[in-house]
Amino acid sequence: MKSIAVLPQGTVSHEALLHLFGDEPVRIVHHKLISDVFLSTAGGSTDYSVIPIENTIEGSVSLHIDWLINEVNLPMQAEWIYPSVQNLISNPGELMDSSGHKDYSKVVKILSHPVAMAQCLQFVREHAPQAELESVGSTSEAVEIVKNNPGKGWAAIGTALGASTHNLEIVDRKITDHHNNYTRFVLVGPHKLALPQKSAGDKTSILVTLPEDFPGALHQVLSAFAWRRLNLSRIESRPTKKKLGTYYFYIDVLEPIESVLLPAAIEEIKALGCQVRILGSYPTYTYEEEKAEVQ
Ligand SMILES: O=C(O)C(=O)C[C@]1(C(=O)O)C=C[C@@H](O)C=C1
Repeated sequence: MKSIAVLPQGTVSHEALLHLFGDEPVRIVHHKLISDVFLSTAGGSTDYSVIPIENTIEGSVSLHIDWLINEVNLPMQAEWIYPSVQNLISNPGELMDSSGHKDYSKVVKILSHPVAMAQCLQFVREHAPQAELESVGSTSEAVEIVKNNPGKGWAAIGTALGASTHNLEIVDRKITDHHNNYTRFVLVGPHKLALPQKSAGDKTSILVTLPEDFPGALHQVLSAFAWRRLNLSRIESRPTKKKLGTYYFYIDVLEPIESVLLPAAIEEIKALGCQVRILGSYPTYTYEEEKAEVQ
């Protein structure tokens, strides 16, 4: 049975993992912090880690991408998309007035994961602008802290699974500022993975470091893909963290590494003097609404 490291029970990551594996039994190992999720697989305690890397509203989850690039050497083995449905959660009855209506003026503090918080900022500004905002390691940790602090007017932004895990009340459902709110997850680990569902196609993620003082280098890198008609779905610069103003380019190509043209493009890019690291070549899975559980 595969063992998989993921953020705590009731997080979006946990829901996404359950969705990806469906009926296949897996051993789930929860960790409070994403760094421990990474380190669990890097240290050999688990086969794979579940890592959120991009969100519709917030864009790239920079911390996680930087961990993938700088802190571990774990190839990406699968990518899938899962909706981030966030809710306002409190201890039962705590945000109600004496006639049982919601009273947002009672909210003193709202806790959540910073990415989930950013997805609901308009809701917070509109309903509880007075609330202090506090970032924690996951949405589920936020729910747990609220549970352990009853009577203080604290609320969490988190999933329905998080609320039921900790027996708390959902005060407001689906509070993200845009309803089409999805997160892109990757499964990272040393071994290839075979999943029963049909993939939407393969992707290869590469990291390119440009040579210094080479005007037009990025243009030439992109040309190596363009004239071969290799489709890119993402290009993003991340700081190398070694010297101010120096960057890696993180590039997703919609082709498997075994395709005829991609290795040739990579060789051409290397010949320009760039360093190239393959972060993974893996199947991608789209989210099928009708197969998902209703939240
Ligand atoms: O805190 C959680 O519930 C997580 O799974 C983490 C995380 C993230 O790191 O981006 C995952 C997806 C959500 O959109 C918000 C937070």
